[in-house]
Amino acid sequence: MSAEIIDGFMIAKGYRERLALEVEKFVAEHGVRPVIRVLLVGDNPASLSYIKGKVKAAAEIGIDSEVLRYEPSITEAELLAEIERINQNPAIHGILVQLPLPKHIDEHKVGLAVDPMKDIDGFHPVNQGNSLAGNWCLESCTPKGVIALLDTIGCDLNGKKVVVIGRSNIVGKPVSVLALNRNATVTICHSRTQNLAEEARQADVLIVAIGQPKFVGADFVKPGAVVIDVGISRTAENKLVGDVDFDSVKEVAGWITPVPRGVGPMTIAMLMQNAFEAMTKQISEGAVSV
Ligand SMILES: Nc1nc(=O)c2c([nH]1)NC[C@@H]1CN(c3ccc(C(=O)N[C@@H](CCC(=O)O)C(=O)O)cc3)C=[N+]21
Repeated sequence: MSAEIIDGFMIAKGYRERLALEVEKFVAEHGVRPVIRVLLVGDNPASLSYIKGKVKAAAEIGIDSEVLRYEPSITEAELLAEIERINQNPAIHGILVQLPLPKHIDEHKVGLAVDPMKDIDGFHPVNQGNSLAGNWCLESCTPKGVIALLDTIGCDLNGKKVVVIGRSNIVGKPVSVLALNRNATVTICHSRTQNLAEEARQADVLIVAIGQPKFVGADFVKPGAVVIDVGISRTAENKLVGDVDFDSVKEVAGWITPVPRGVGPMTIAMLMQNAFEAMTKQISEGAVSV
């Protein structure tokens, strides 16, 4: 039996379409639409391509987005001053600083500078801490997208065994917290984990985010498990591949995400969702008048 393919592209499209309706309704009732700014330093081709996807999604949904571009020679202090200027502008609800940044700029400092209420990436320690505490926050987009995929296929995490492979601050750790907040029993595995395949085989839901092409084979997967592949790498032939060996794992898993058209499109859909949530929160807390 071959696994059901989780079509992240179509699911993300559904989220974007529903969000577009919500935005349209909000604009009709309140006369305000979400406004975001994407800060891009330099001209990394991968960053330019990702940003194109974000700007296109924003336009389709009715979110006002603009890319603010800076020379790679911009100093850290100048970039921090730009962020502060946008933090102070009540007409802008969301800020995203595209990563990676040039080496002379400290990404951690930049992340701390973004107003947590405008942090649509959900990277600020205030948002990550609130997520850990189970409070409302702007959640990191990729982890939020993973949970949204599971919701869409009707996978209830309550009491399930979730194994996460990878412990990065942008995916592994925050997705583990979201699964825990849904009452899953969560195991976080990483490069030092012993008997990794055996740990992974315990999972009802296996989430992989390590950035190593085709690392996870069929021997990592319990028959019928849900497998979510967050990795995206480019092969020598310029093809996108995930961390999961799709062809062999799909013969064992019950459900599986492909790469591309799996988690990637969900990240962008959730970023847009966060822009809307950031705006409504700022309005309800009186930070923005309507
Ligand atoms: N501040 C910040 N926030 C980010 O969210 C952020 C970032 N920096 N830096 C780079 C990474 C990467 N990322 C992706 C988003 C969508 C796809 C995506 O939609 N991928 C398509 C394929 C796209 C293609 O064909 O190239 C897919 O998987 O189907 C991939 C990767 C967001 N990132």
